[in-house]
Amino acid sequence: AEPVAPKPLNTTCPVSGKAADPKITWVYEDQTFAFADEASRQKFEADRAASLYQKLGGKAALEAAVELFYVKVLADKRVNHYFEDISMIKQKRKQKEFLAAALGGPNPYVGKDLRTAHADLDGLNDTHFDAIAEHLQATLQELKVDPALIAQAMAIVGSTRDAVLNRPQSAKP
Ligand code: HEM
Repeated sequence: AEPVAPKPLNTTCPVSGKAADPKITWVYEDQTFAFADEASRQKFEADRAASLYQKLGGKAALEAAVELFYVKVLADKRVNHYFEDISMIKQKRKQKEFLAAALGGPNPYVGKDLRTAHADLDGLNDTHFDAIAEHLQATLQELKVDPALIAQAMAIVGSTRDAVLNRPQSAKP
């Protein structure tokens, strides 16, 4: 097989924001991360271990979940018309990136903010949001994810409602 060129290392430490030292590294999910100092490296490692993302099974588990999730979404007449002209290859990639970051994955989300992304979807309301959330929950249940972890994931997804529906951020108790 052809040798694969290694990805260039990140030059900014993901923990401290300072310049990363290419000799202080840690590998997570086949990706090498560089840090400014040893304390940052350890913080990053501890954050990964504590993350809901890792508890759910990391990249492979999340990717499988998003694939199954969109099978359900595209079969649902309440919401599938919104995806008629959308490239589902790209949409799945973006949703994987967003959810990974939201659940504590190693890479920051660099896509559009959710308010902008959904601003042009005509008539989008709570019934659509509830349908999408329902499919995500059913997906995680089908994949036999621990109910306590599902509850945590759904709380994070629920916190995006006002942005997705383009409403002012409501005060939450
Ligand atoms: C449950 C919360 C939701 C999350 C976390 C979410 C997440 C996302 C993300 C990350 C993108 C890509 C943004 C980008 O282009 O960079 C996106 C786009 C999109 N979302 Fe959602 N979404 C949610 C709810 C919904 C709902 C309720 C609908 C409609 C039923 C919807 C329909 C769409 C469509 C059609 C796009 C593509 C827009 C375009 O490319 O022009 N989403 N969403």
